[in-house]
Amino acid sequence: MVKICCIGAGYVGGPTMAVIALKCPAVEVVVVDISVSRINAWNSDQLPIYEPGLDDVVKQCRGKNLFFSTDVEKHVYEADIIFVSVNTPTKTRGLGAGKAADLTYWESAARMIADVSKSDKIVVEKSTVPVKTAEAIEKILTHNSKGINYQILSNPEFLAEGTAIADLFNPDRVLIGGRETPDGKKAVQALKDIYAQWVPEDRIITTNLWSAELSKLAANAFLAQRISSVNAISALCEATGANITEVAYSVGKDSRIGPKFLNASVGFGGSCFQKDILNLVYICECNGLPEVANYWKQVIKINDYQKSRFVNRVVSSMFNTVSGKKIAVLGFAFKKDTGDTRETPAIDVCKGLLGDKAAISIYDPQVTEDQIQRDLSLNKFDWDHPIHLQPMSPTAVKQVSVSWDAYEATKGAHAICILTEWDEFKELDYERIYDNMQKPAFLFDGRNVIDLEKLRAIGFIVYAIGKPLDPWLKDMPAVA
Ligand SMILES: NC(=O)C1=CN([C@@H]2O[C@H](COP(=O)(O)OP(=O)(O)OC[C@H]3O[C@@H](n4cnc5c(N)ncnc54)[C@H](O)[C@@H]3O)[C@@H](O)[C@H]2O)C=CC1
Ligand SMILES: O=C(O)[C@H]1O[C@H](OP(=O)(O)OP(=O)(O)OC[C@H]2O[C@@H](n3ccc(=O)[nH]c3=O)[C@H](O)[C@@H]2O)[C@H](O)[C@@H](O)[C@@H]1O
Repeated sequence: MVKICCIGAGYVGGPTMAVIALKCPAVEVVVVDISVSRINAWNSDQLPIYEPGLDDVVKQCRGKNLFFSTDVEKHVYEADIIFVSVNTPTKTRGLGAGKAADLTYWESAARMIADVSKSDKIVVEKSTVPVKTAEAIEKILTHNSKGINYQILSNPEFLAEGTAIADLFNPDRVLIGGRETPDGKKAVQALKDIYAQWVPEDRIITTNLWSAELSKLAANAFLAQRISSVNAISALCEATGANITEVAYSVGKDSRIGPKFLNASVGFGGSCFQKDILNLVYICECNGLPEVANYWKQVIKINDYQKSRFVNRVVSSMFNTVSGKKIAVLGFAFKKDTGDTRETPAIDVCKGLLGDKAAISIYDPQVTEDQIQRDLSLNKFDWDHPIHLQPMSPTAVKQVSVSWDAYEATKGAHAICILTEWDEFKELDYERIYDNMQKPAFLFDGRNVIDLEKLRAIGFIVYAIGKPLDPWLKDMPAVA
């Protein structure tokens, strides 16, 4: 029986291994982590991450051929194939701070593999890593290999949160990079055999190691670039009276451009887009390509601009001050159908409003008060470290309260900001909400989920990203 061990039981390690276990009943899969609380949660009825369909998959295989354990060394020792899916955060200190990937966790995993292994291993990079990481890992593993043959593969993950299970069941492609030696090719084939249990052969792409590593960074950069492109145009729409939904639809109808990923928003969030682009920028700089670095840096700059533009729009519309005013924030997760708040644009928007002394009342169907308070008090990039290494109990931000109901959150508010596109926000009783708010009642839709005309008819002053401006806002100072 082939034995797989995955180091890192997070958003990637957990779902990917659960699906491998489900699709390959003849393979034993053990997911290990240094975080005891995470492993306990994987072994309980309350999984550590919210992902539609995940519960079902885990229930079908857990205890049969899928196991979660903190005994990292034992399972690494026993495995034939080791996936490494640990955090690769942005460095916060030293060389490359604010850009380069911090490979501390990856390196410690590699050293541990080298220490405990007694048989040949295929080591698979599942984490997103800088190009040429495999070379460094290879050096660590083979430096004192005691005759063990290590093959390093790059097998980046392309799942998106909220649709992880569907993405894993039916991926656009699976990418495997490996050495072009006979042993390298054998290792690529071994991993291909796993995926071929459910992924059609023509969707399994094999490349050299560096192409696979770079393709992951490039794919995320291209995706984020589309959002920054449509968001940049949304600012121009507001200035000219064009409508971003109409523009994006017309642009996306061109089959060379395509309709997906053209939704204007308050900005993209999530654990990877910013981190991976910063990483790409750093690699370009290190390779003497400042023009290429600056090109990609602009994707992040437009994203930051979009978030601060939104905050400025809120403040300037409300007579240039939100001091002491109650602002209801609907949605805190970085996108719908996930409880994940990593790099969510809601953090920057809330911080911006708090900077103007607003009193914020937040409702999100999947995010806890504790998480929100942590997010608003953690330093930039600190969230991307194993939980037990993060500050324990950050001081609560007093001007922030959290409700478990949208009606409660909006009661007595001067304004509403919609920051996540949860479906339920489309169905709210906005007449009831309007009646219970201060007047004039403002609504700032950062996700284009509400029916603009209907809400204006109720009496709201509405701002929606990239939509023709409410007459009220037209007379307000222009925002940057
Ligand atoms: N979240 C996502 O949707 C995607 C993430 N990725 C990449 O996958 C990697 C992991 O991301 P996530 O799963 O989101 O992170 P995560 O933070 O949810 O999970 C990482 C896990 O690794 C564990 N860990 C760290 N060092 C360890 C060690 N030495 N031994 C054992 N366990 C260790 C941590 O305790 C944590 O539970 C990152 O490189 C990320 O860029 C790639 C595609 C999608
Ligand atoms: O490497 C990763 O971590 C993953 O990053 C993204 O997945 P994810 O961040 O989970 O979610 P997305 O659906 O890509 O959304 C990212 C952000 O962009 C925003 N977005 C997305 C699409 C759009 O049209 N407009 C827009 O503002 C979302 O609201 C969200 O804040 C990629 O889509 C995955 O392919 C990749 O594997």
